[in-house]
Amino acid sequence: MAGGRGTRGKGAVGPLAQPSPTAGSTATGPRPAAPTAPTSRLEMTGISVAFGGVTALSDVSLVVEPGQVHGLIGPNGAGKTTLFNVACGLVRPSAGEMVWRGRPVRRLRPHQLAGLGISRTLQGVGLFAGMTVLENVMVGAHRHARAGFASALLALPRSDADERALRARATAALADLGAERYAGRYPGGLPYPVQKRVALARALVSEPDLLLLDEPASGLGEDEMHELGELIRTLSGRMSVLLVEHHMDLVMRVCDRITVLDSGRQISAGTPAEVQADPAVTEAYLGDDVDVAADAAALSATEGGRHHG
Ligand SMILES: Nc1ncnc2c1ncn2[C@@H]1O[C@H](COP(=O)(O)OP(=O)(O)OP(=O)(O)O)[C@@H](O)[C@H]1O
Repeated sequence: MAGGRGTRGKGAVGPLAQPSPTAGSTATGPRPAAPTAPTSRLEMTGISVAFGGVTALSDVSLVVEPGQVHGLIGPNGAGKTTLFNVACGLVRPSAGEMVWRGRPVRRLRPHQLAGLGISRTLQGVGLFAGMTVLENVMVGAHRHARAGFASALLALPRSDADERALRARATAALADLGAERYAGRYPGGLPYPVQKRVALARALVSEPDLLLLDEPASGLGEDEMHELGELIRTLSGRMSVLLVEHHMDLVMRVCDRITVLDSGRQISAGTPAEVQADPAVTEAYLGDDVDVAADAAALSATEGGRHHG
């Protein structure tokens, strides 16, 4: 997945390019480059969500610190995706508040994310089947891109200059993820791990200040997962990352801090080492199904928390 990462010289335009005076501009207008903006903090406080009679989240709080990777873990049904969806504006909480870059965010809608400097990947890949890989990534660069094929088409640039600039940025984003050679292909015919890279390129091409990742490692092999971990560490410092993930070794390796949910409640929070040492966490996992019990075993077996390499 690393692809051409770190191999391009000065003037590179991809999301992993070194910060430069032009790094924050988009084909549709400049956005101030703020790779380590101190205000890129997401605060979620007292979040509660109920679906009919089911309480999915109850008074959950977490803070994604600027430039850090924050992991969100927990057994099946713990409420991870629900909290992630609150951060994306896909689910409206019944109580609680969110503050992004020091400002309260009320009634967040998914189409506002890009304008706020937030990108996400969802479970699965969600690529547009009728667009090429390159076009899919280009859509991600549009600050006002909406979810939906027609809206996505409308989001593509009108002028040739915009088109060229956007194409260059999208191509660079694909190159960063080692997926440049698939630019002209349609997503449907590509292996699932490649589709996931494309979805990630689409999220990164807008150079977000906050990246929301929902199970990015699902469907990946060991090598791909290792590369994903390295990529996430590379991204941190340039943006804040909220990571929902079942693969415990990946979470322990890449996260600065972790919040653990169980049955809609926060049961633990801290550094990977602190969370691993918390009996409440192991207990919660052992009460779950076989796969997650295996995660609990991995949790106990992983030593020393995060390894930077
Ligand atoms: N749209 C919905 N309608 C009704 N109940 C829901 C809905 N979405 C989630 N829930 C319920 O809310 C709870 C939390 O679900 P959520 O998907 O957030 O958990 P999770 O930690 O992401 O689980 P998993 O790891 O299995 O994906 C579960 O009891 C789930 O059944």
